[in-house]
Amino acid sequence: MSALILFGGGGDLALRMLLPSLYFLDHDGLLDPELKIIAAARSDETRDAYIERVRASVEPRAKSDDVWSDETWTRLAARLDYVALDATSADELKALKAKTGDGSVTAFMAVSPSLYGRIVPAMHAAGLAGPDTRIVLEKPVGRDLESFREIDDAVSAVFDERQVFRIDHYLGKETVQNLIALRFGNTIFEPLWNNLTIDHVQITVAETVAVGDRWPYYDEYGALRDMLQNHMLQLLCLVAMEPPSNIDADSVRNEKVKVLRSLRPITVEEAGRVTTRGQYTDYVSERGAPTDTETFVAIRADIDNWRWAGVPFFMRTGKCMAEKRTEIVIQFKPVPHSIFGRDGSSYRGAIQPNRMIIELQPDEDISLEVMNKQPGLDQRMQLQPITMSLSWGHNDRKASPPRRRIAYERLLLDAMAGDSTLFVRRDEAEEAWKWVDEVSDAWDGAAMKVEPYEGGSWGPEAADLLLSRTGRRWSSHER
Ligand SMILES: NC(=O)C1=CN([C@@H]2O[C@H](COP(=O)(O)OP(=O)(O)OC[C@H]3O[C@@H](n4cnc5c(N)ncnc54)[C@H](OP(=O)(O)O)[C@@H]3O)[C@@H](O)[C@H]2O)C=CC1
Ligand SMILES: O=C1O[C@H](COP(=O)(O)O)[C@@H](O)[C@H](O)[C@H]1O
Repeated sequence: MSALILFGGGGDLALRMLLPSLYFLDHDGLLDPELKIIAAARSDETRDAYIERVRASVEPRAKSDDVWSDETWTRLAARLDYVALDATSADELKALKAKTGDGSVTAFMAVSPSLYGRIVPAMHAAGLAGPDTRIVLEKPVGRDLESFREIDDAVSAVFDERQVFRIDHYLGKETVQNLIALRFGNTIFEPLWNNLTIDHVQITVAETVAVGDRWPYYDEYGALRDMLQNHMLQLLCLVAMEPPSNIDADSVRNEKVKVLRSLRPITVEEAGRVTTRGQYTDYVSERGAPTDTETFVAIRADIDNWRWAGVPFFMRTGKCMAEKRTEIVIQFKPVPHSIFGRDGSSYRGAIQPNRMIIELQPDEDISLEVMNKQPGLDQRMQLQPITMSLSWGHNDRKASPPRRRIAYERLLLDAMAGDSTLFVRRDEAEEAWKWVDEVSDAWDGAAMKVEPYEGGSWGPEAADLLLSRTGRRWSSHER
């Protein structure tokens, strides 16, 4: 028998993401038939009452994906147990230990990270931290390098690095993994994947939602620490890393760390030119008092190595923006010489430089924009840009695309199997925090205040300037 412990099993993350993911995995026959799932939280709740709450969350989700089945639900429910305890108490954890059996144990921390440093020693004292135990940590682990190290030290005093699985749910997204397949499963892109052919890269994570009642957490973190330190730097690493020798965890993570170490520090002198902080105008009334927390951030990052010298990576993320859109745009350079006239514009349809768009949300797709000839007998050749989709599901156009999985499905499966390729290693997290701390210090040093932007826009004007002063513009402004 193996066991999955969900500390905080009655909370929002567990009910909204983890348990539906486990349902889908069970539905597809991907869970160990012997797996027991034990939710642990302080609320005094019976197993039956807990199972009812899980059902209320899982059923509508599964029905909306058209994969609800009584058989799967009965199987999942039989795996579920609930233990009311304070996870920081070793004595109380002993009761949990008795339920886990002798097989491997995966403990998912769906609780506040401020508790990690107290739960882990309690697990150790309760005999719940053997060599077959894995621990999954949710973000945010810390608020800066120092606080990250403080929490992580408490974890690594008990668990080896191979037992620690630091989640970045973006790494569980299908298209993010598809990016790895695209880059390293083909020969055709690699010769182009450098500063000879690529002009710049844009990474956008735009959300339409406001901060709302999450503000007590958000106000302490802001967009820089909530999104850029983790998800966006991970995306940047996957675009920029050198080919690893193998898909194993250390080979991939070694390459990502090298990218993070090559990020040029942002200085006080440069901060105003290469970064923008924004705040949507309703944030102050939502929060109830003025604050300098950024709900939008845009940064030009430069990677100081041979492959990327001179290729800026523009990243931006924000709440209350015009669209929900997560994408990576690889903007190629223009042709060196146009045979269609000096700039191609003497013919209808000027030549547009090629572009690869890796779209993560709202749709998942990887597409390539190329120029081709408009069909017809015009005496002068007419050019037009066309978009070729390189995505899954397109070989067989009649087949419906596979169900869009929750990112946690992949990550739960990998953590339970002990595969940490799609998890963040300690040195990666440290390097990311180091760079982000420098950005934050540069903001303080330059006294950079947030610039207001209207909800439903693409952020403050300064974010456009970040690109326009280099002769470029955000791809969203071209649609
Ligand atoms: N919600 C989300 O979408 C996301 C959440 N996260 C992260 O996941 C973690 C959990 O977030 P979320 O689910 O939203 O938080 P919630 O507050 O909804 O849930 C926290 C859970 O922890 C339990 N808990 C609190 N203290 C203890 C304790 N001492 N012993 C045992 N259980 C305890 C609570 O239950 P009780 O009070 O009964 O003990 C509750 O079940 C956080 O780290 C958060 O940052 C990350 C990404 C997204
Ligand atoms: O980690 C977080 O991510 C969400 C966005 O996730 P997505 O999968 O919907 O793109 C973000 O809203 C939240 O602020 C942040 O903590």
